[in-house]
Amino acid sequence: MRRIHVIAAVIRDDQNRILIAKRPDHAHQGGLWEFPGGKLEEGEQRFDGLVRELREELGITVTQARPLLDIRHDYPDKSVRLDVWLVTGFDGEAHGAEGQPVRWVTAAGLDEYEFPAANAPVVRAAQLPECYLTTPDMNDEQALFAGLQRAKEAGIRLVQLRQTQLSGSAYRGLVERVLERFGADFRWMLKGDEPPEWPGVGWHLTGRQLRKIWEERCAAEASFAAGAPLLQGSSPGVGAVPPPRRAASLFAASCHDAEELVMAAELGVDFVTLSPVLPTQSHPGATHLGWERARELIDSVNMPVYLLGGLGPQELSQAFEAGAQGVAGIRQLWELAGE
Ligand SMILES: Nc1nc2c([nH]c(=O)n2[C@@H]2O[C@H](COP(=O)(O)OP(=O)(O)OP(=O)(O)O)[C@@H](O)[C@H]2O)c(=O)[nH]1
Ligand SMILES: [Mg+2]
Repeated sequence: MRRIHVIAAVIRDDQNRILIAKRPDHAHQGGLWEFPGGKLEEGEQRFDGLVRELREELGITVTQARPLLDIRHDYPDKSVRLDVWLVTGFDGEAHGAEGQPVRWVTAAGLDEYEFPAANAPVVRAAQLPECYLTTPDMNDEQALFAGLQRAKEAGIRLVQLRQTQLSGSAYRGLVERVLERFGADFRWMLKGDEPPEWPGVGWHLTGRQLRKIWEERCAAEASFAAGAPLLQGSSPGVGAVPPPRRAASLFAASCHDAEELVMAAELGVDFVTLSPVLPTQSHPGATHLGWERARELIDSVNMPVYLLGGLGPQELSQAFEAGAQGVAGIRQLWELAGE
């Protein structure tokens, strides 16, 4: 089946609201909500297609936009490439120029609407920020808190509390204190062998945990296929063993190669980090992916990818060009928040 190249737009206004539109009942995936856009025409440049579609469908003229997420999805009757752009500047008042209902909703509010199946990672990309901070290991809790305060003021919104020097009850105690003070300021990601017990708090797997969970799941599926009794919590059918997660919280993994990206995608993560893109201070001699390989790997998956390793906010536009959601980091993002 020939894949149709579709340009779609996550349009964000100055109040950080996002525009969605309802597809006509008779259309493909009719009656569902969508990000405005449509088919790229023969020989048309991607940006030109974006401008044309939003003029036709919403009566606005795009003045500022960049690629956000580029994915492929196969419906039973149609294969699409959803080439999604983030539009942050436009002239005119957006309205349903083809009679379609349109609505401005908050990023979190997108969860309340029903989109075509291809859109799940697009909704995630629309909700996730450009920078993903991992806290450096710090024994001085006051310094950690001061750094988090600065990160908040610098506009960081997504943070992994890693603290490799802590585990068990010492880590849990720190989590309690951090959430009490900064629970509402960031979307939090935690490490651990189990999904976090705090509501709304996300879980970030290391590459090693990702492989382990993947192998356990493959073993469970093999024994299910061989007629073994169902594991608790699983339902019959393909992919009978559901990925371990709690609703309404993010699930992510650290990936380093194509194999780990496939595992993460099949476990249904919301996003991944991909590293190391460049040599880092902590591992100066280690092999790194480089920009070209990073771009290829991002292109091979259908989910938001943060590039990690020797990168900071200065590399954001290069990361966007490679198709990434943005950059992740410890040192550069922590230092951005000032010492
Ligand atoms: N615009 C848009 N299309 C989407 C989204 N998600 C998704 O799966 N699609 C699919 O991508 C294709 C885009 O087609 P479209 O109907 O918008 O195309 P168009 O504006 O050129 O319309 P036309 O064919 O009536 O001229 C459809 O098959 C649609 O189901 C989305 O969020 N926005
Ligand atoms: Mg359309």
